[in-house]
Amino acid sequence: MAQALQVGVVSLFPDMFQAITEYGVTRRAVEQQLLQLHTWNPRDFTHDKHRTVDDRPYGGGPGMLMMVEPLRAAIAAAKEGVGDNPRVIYLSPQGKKLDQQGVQYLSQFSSLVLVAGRYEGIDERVIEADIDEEWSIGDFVLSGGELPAMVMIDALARQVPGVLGHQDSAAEDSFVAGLLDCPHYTRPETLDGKKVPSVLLSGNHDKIRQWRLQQALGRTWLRRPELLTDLALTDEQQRLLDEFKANYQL
Ligand SMILES: NC(=O)c1ccc(NCc2ccccc2)nc1
Repeated sequence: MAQALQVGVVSLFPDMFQAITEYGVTRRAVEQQLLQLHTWNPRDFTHDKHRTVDDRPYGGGPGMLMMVEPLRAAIAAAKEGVGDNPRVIYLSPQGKKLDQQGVQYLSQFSSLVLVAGRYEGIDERVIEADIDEEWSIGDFVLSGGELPAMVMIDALARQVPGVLGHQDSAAEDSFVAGLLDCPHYTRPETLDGKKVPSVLLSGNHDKIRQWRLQQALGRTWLRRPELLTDLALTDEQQRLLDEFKANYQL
């Protein structure tokens, strides 16, 4: 049986996660039990009449923080529920920037607890005591950690063997790690007077492979040259890139 990914999420808005459990590849992963997702809502761990989940910041200032007691109780319940000593991750703009390498690193954990903050975040002492790793999906502030958590879950689910059927996994394989993707084309053969590149109609699979690789290399050079500095290109890749550069009219 393939190693399933067990995820516990701590969130005030658990229904948001239907965005991944009810649609597409991640829905199928849940149905196949390759991805198991359970939510824990701090509001269910309150004891006051108003079920308070936010609290005022010491030192004053605008905004609120997540109230400590219900949050910690929910984190503890999630850790116990997911079992197998899960890695506890907090999504915040202060975290390590997530990229595909970070996704690969996080794929080593078969069980995770993701803490989705709301308001201005959580008490620093909770981060120190209960959180193993802090991650960010990018340099921007959102209304909560739920969307970042779903982004991370989606990316991690795709790393679980069996989640990507042959169709999709072929797509992943064609994608050379660390490069941008090549252009894609489908019917009609001519669109607004623009024809599909003839090599793609040639049926010559090695020419097509080379064209796609060259396009990926060229695009990466043009749009994200800094990605190339981390890559050790093969002789073929270097040759294709050099040819692309030579043909490129700046
Ligand atoms: N860039 C991200 O990954 C991200 C994560 C969470 C978030 N908002 C919730 C929050 C706000 C402030 C402090 C901690 C959490 N916005 C963006």
